[in-house]
Amino acid sequence: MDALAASLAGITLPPSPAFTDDDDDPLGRAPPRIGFNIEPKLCQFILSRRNNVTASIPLEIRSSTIAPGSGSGLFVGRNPPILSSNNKPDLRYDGIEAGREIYRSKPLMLAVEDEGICHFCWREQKGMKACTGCRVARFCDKQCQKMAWNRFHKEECGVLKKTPLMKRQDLLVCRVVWFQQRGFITSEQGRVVEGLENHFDGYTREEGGKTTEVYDVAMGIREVTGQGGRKMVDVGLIWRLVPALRTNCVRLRAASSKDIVATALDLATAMINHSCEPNAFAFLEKGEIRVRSLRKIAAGEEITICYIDPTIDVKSRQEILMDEHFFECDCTRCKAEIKIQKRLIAADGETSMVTLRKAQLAILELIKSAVTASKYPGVYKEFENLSVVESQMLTIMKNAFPNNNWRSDIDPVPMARICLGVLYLEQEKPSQALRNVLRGRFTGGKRRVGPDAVNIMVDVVHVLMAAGCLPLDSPVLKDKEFPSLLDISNVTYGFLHEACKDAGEVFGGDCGYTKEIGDLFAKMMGTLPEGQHRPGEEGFLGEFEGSLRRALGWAGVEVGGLGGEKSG
Ligand SMILES: C[S@@+](CC[C@H](N)C(=O)[O-])C[C@H]1O[C@@H](n2cnc3c(N)ncnc32)[C@H](O)[C@@H]1O
Repeated sequence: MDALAASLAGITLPPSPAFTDDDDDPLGRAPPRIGFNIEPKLCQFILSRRNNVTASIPLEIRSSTIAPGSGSGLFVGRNPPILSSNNKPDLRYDGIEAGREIYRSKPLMLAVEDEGICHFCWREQKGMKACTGCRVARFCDKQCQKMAWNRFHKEECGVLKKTPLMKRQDLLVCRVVWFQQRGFITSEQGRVVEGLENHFDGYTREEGGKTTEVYDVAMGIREVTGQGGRKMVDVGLIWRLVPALRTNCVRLRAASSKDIVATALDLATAMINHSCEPNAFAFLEKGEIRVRSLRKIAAGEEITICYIDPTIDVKSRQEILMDEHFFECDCTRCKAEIKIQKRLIAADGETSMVTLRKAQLAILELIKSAVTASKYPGVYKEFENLSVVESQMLTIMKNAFPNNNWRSDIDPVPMARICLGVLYLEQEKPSQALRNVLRGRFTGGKRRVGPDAVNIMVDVVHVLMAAGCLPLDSPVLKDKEFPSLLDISNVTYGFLHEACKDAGEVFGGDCGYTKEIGDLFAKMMGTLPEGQHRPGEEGFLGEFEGSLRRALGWAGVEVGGLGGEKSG
């Protein structure tokens, strides 16, 4: 009987991470994690087709190189793949280039968090109706609904009805129990789940009240999974599963969305360690997790993804990683960003790290309020006037740096500007929208990469398209400083072309979002006026650069320098 099944049968296992000998530590702490790498057969299973993983290159689970005590990690394989043409090793193999699929995987289980995704097949679908019981789950059709009912929704429906906002990682703990009770989890899958890093010590620390929270959640799950005549599950097991799934479930976005659309327990992706400057990323596409390279990853190099929103500031990232993953991030990006902030503060002479941090949090809060206000018109009126919000942001920056030294590439200002731009567009104010997205995208001169770069570029394109459609008698166009319609058009075509190329590289040509951007580009090309150069044509680049320089000058972005916004 495997470990998971054993504990489900009522045997309480010690609350320590798997694959370690529970030494007698005088303070009762768990020994440092070793990880899955000492179980080669289990590692083979995790990366195999039997676990629904299709990899494009050899992969290995080895001892992580990220930090002491970080357990195991996922690596690009050292040995070349065997060529199917001649059954010999591919001697040109050197790892994986940027913009390639590393693997795709059908997760063991997934909880949907977006109304446009089917709760059974996990595909995007338009016009789905909510389940009349819980009013949360949506299904493509009767067949998906029936299959989900038989597999897990019969029980889950009641849980979602009572607690629709339950943490999705905790909901998946219930599913692990139901799946196990019905024999849907194989012994190999059970062993992997049982061996996942669970930070049990961290979660059950006396201070901070986490003991109560995780224990209470575990007791609640025990209660709901034990209903309907089923045997009560050992609370020790659930008490470990709750932190294990909180630590290992991957929060997924779809290619086109900035919001989380699902939380998945995927055994292969759970092996990947974190970096704030990752070499790979994961997203949900057509019911599967796709993991793609963001840059070249050499043979033998560890694969990393960013566990959290990579666009947030360094201090916020470190706080979340410590609170939710119990490690201090020491990646090159964190080090570099902290150094810049310290230098800035030292140069100012008046501002401290504490003041800067307070200001950063205040800006984040302000923008969050403006986004919420846009979703509930009339409810948070004080945040609906975006010019007031914008000037409040400038006041916060000025108060933190009375000498006007806040460099506008310091987080979270660039993202705040993009958000403001999108909100201005919703309020049909294209001029303000354009100024903000250009400032957000171009201050600081940092070249963003990955899904966020594509999403931001698509936001900028939408704002430009709206500005390009302004009626000729619009007061905005009477402003002599406002970019000409030809400049707006050149910049729109140039950026859309860039977004098309980047989407293909970042998400892959077979991703629905890449196709959508490509279709928009093709449609726009059809409307290009006679005589205007097309992206890729000789002459276009010069015109595009001139137009962009003028547009950025109007938006107040210092062109060519690192300085950022010219004023306020
Ligand atoms: C999803 S698991 C990754 C696999 C894990 N290393 C293992 O051995 O099973 C996440 C956990 O790995 C560790 N980890 C991930 N990235 C790390 C990093 N950059 N530095 C230190 N520990 C890290 C943390 O313990 C984190 O909670």
